[in-house]
Amino acid sequence: MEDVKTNNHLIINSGFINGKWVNSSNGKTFSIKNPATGEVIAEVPDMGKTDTEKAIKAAHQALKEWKKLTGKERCQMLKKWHKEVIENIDELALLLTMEQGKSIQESKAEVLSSAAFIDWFSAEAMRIVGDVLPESASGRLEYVRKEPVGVVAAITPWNFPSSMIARKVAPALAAGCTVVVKPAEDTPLSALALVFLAEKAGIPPGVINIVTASHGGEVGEELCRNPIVKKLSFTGSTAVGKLLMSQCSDTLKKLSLELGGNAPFIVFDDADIDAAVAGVMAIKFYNNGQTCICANRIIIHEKIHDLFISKLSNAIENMVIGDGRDKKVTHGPLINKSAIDKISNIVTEAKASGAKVVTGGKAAPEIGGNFYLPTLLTNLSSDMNIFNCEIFGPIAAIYTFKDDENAVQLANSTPYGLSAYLYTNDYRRILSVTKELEYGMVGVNTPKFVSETVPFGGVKESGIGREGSHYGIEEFLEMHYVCIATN
Ligand SMILES: NC(=O)C1=CN([C@@H]2O[C@H](COP(=O)(O)OP(=O)(O)OC[C@H]3O[C@@H](n4cnc5c(N)ncnc54)[C@H](OP(=O)(O)O)[C@@H]3O)[C@@H](O)[C@H]2O)C=CC1
Ligand SMILES: O=C(O)CCCC(=O)O
Repeated sequence: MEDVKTNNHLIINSGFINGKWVNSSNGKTFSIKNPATGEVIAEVPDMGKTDTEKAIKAAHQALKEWKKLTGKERCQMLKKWHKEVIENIDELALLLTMEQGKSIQESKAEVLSSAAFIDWFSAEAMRIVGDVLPESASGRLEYVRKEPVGVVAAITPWNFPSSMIARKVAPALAAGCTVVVKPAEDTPLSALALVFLAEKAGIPPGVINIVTASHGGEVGEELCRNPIVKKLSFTGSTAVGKLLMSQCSDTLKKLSLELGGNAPFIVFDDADIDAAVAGVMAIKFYNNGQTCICANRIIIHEKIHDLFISKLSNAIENMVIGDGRDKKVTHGPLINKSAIDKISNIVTEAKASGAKVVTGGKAAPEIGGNFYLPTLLTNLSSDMNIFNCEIFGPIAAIYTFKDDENAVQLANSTPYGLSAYLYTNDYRRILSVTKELEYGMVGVNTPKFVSETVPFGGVKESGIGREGSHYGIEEFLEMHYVCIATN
């Protein structure tokens, strides 16, 4: 294969607690495998409650000094971390592709996004401001100071193993908080590598800690129930998000939850069809469909359905599937065997309910055990199960609509509310439809809008809170009101 390096000095086989690279207290480990080949890349510690308690204690200890630094001092350390990430971009991207499977181009873009979040929040560290309030009675000085929440727990998923760490840890550190991270079982290596670079950049011991584990349950429960932890920032499935929220209720932690999505992608009959097809290709197959903002329901005006399908199926047939380390490959494997089983079941069930497979529709074991062909399904309707499930794989599911009201009604018929997309050249329609869509983020004539400057997050069962933008740091701050009698 072309362009493949196999050695990577950023592969780390330890957890990180209080500035030390450590094994689990029970001595157990688990294997991290390349989903494209099944090869074992590393063995990392399988940590549990005891290790999590140690990490929380270390973060608590480190909090005292970290929060005393000025915003400018924290900014300077984050800037050094950013520099380390940029200097190691090729190796970080390769590591990401090896543990997660995405194409090397997507991995590089993700690491750049991690760097951008660190850079953005380094500057936000210097802009934490409070307010002097109008006096509630004469002879008073009243103000609001913003203080760090305290020790933060971050539980992250496998689909963006690098940027998920940066978008949680960077704002937490900028705000003056310390962190315990629990990365996903399948992909802890990018997290460990980023923290290795943070340590190199001079972030003090205990400020960032990483607990690796083969199943989130035990570590997660300790993070949620331990009273020292004041905030949980979680990205993952809605089911696990709800469980964690209930586990956090005894200690009433502050919560940020980035959960599942069921994004509609609406194409009106006045849209530029080629642009809309390119949009579907970009956002449906982003990370091979394993992204919470992927177009999950592609809703096409009935007049343009046939033309749209013919263009989309041509585009899908040009995708190059394989080991993401090969530069020719556009899309890699799914994350693991259970993802293949889930996707296969969705397709089988949809076919049994009347769906038509235009292209794909099966696994590709000839490429590797975790590969599934990019698939286009038509003849779908809102009463089928596929309409309500977060597909999280390379299946483009097509529905049709008759008029604007019908499009909005279909789009909003879901408990989720993360991202939505619409393609139209009618500006009145843009204004009326975007107002009606019950979503935290809407892309109009563009499929890609996520960056460090954007308030990323959802409404309804897609979660609570926002990551990124100038709003993002507020999630890690508390308001402290002070009233001083001045006479
Ligand atoms: N919004 C998003 O970006 C994501 C959505 N999803 C959705 O969820 C589906 C399932 O994916 P999956 O990886 O299982 O997602 P999960 O929600 O199960 O996993 C996300 C994170 O939560 C941890 N976790 C899992 N169970 C618990 C628990 N009981 N207590 C504490 N932490 C826990 C996981 O750890 P561990 O890996 O160690 O179990 C991982 O770090 C996907 O098919 C997709 O629909 C998934 C990932 C991201
Ligand atoms: O939370 C996700 O699954 C989306 C992250 C998208 C991005 O960073 O581009």
